[in-house]
Amino acid sequence: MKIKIPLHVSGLWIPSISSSYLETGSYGAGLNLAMYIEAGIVDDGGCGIYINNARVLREQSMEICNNTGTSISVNAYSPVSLGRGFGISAGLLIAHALASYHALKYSSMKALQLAHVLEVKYLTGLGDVLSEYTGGFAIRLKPGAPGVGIAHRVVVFEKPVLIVGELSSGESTQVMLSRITSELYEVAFSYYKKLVESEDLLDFFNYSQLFTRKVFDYSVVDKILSDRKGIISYYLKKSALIIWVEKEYASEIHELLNSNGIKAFETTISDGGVMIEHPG
Ligand SMILES: Nc1ncnc2c1ncn2[C@@H]1O[C@H](COP(=O)(O)OP(=O)(O)O)[C@@H](O)[C@H]1O
Ligand SMILES: CC(C)(COP(=O)(O)O)[C@@H](O)C(=O)O
Repeated sequence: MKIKIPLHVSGLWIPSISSSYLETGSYGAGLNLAMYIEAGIVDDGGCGIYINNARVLREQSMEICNNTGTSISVNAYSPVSLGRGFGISAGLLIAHALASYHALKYSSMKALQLAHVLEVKYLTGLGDVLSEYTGGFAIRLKPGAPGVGIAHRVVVFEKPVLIVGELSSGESTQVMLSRITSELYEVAFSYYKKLVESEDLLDFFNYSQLFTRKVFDYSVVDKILSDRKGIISYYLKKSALIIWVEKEYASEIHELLNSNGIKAFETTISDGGVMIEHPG
């Protein structure tokens, strides 16, 4: 059995902090990619989270084991690294919590809520668990954990061709959030409200670029992509670069990133959220 979680790259986020972790989260929107963390259970009696065989998120995994009285480890494969802005921390916590709760036949909702609470408590995310649970082009209408917050998976009539780049590592989520002013969040909220009305993917890209341009340094990316044919729009979040391209230019843009030393993937948005895959 494998737990599959789509990578999620937020483009708009406006934190909403409450005294309860379950109700804390963010308004905003993001893309879940057809690129997945695939996690399996390791049957060695230990308690931990491993990504590409390296142990990570120790304290969080201990909380999951203590909370359930179980001792379960998950080993996850991910095409991109932890900490780059692809919502990997949320995906790993979802995998470990789901595996642990499933062993006790507890509800998946409680597992997802624990993953969300740990994201908020350890300052590694606000809206990633809800979004990854939802899948696709996800708009977060009410902040919070699955079962508390609400995210809408937009019904997309045409799937975009995306070239995704993983840039070198940047700062932590906590430091990144601390740099964003309330004035900028007001602007982001006005974009978000328009997006809720239009549900338009191009609006999403353009608003996400306008917002994240004020947070991250676009100079390298702009230089690489300037005057290139076939680019519909793009945005950068932490070290995650999402480029929407015309199909016939996809391999050219993919190559362009590679030749600039950027690890790149051709993908689209996921059909769904968290899922379980059985062999055969
Ligand atoms: N090798 C690693 N690279 C990046 N982060 C790591 C690593 N090992 C542990 N961590 C921890 O994982 C968390 C990453 O969270 P976050 O930046 O939100 O990830 P993501 O952007 O993938 O969602 C941080 O708490 C960080 O300290
Ligand atoms: C942007 C962020 C607050 C953090 O995302 P990450 O860098 O992937 O941990 C996200 O959780 C959101 O609410 O949109």
